[in-house]
Amino acid sequence: MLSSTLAAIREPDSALAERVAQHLDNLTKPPGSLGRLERLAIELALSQDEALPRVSPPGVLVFAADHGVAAEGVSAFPQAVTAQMVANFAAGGAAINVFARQHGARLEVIDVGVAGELPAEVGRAVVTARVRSGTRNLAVEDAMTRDEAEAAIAVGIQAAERAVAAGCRCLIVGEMGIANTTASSALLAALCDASLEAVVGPGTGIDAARLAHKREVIARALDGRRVDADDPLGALAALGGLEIAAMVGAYLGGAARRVPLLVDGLIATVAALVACRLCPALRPYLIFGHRSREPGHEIALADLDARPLLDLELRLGEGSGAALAFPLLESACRLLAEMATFDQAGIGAAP
Ligand SMILES: O=C(O)c1ccc[n+]([C@@H]2O[C@H](COP(=O)([O-])O)[C@@H](O)[C@H]2O)c1
Ligand SMILES: Cc1cc2nc[nH]c2cc1C
Repeated sequence: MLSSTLAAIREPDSALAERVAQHLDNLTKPPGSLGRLERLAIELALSQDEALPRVSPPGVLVFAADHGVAAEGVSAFPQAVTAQMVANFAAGGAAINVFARQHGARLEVIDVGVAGELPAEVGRAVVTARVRSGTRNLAVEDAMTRDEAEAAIAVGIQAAERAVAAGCRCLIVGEMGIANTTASSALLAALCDASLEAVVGPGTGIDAARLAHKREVIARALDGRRVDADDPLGALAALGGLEIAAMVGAYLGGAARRVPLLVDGLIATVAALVACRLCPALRPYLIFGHRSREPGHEIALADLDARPLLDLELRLGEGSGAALAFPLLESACRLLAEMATFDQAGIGAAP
């Protein structure tokens, strides 16, 4: 499934980019005066291969999984909070539920590897696609086998395909997993050869002593795991989470179906980075929603040459920052479709 998805991702049409840029210049405004919104409109057109792209309704995919490395005491919250937040998503009470309702989004929560049983009513409200109940402890052994990482990627591809089949025209991809900033920072350090000072941050809010411990745990993991930066799937298996792998799949699956992909914070951006290493043609389909407070996000964004739309000092995850940026995508589409040209409005062009 992975190789056929990778093969289906197309390069954007440069002639279409030219046509949309021309159209933007004909609209009743000084050329370029809508700034980054104009570039966003072109990016959306290229993703969908449509001169008049449409991003509504959006689909929100929240992938949840647990991490064996939580046992090292690297988070401010206990592992059980992952399952408890899945119940909150199922009940509609989390921040992402609020924003999904606000935007009329189809929201799907996917249990790709939560540890422990979920109550039956929660199980009915989420997609159960557990590859295993939490990863192994990456400080001690590989978090996943390659097969498990590929199976989790397949879960993400299938979720993206369901969303597109249900009519979603853009995907907002989020995650929930206690200790996943440890996995993400480890992956980032391994793939970008970045220092642990730069990539490791407080996650859910640990103090300075625990932050030093978290760095030490990641240093031990990088020493112990044999990670080759030229083998993104191997790195993902050794260090990554099941939800991170599923997000990789969701981006690839969405791009193969030609929908723009809104990227969230640190964990989501590290997944996007892994996906781009697997398939560089993915990059034009990615739109970066926000700049997270988590310090490693800056490193991941720089590696992807990405400039996020918003900076609201968020550090929540679950797709919240991506969802908050969605109205800008909607506005960019509406400009292309609804704004009058100079000819239509009878306004003389600039001398
Ligand atoms: O998206 C981000 O940039 C982000 C930054 C810090 C924390 N989080 C969320 O917090 C959880 C991971 O934090 P931690 O401290 O348990 O590693 C996980 O559920 C993420 O969704 C998310
Ligand atoms: C309460 C809580 C909500 C979250 N949403 C995403 N990650 C989270 C982590 C915690 C701890």
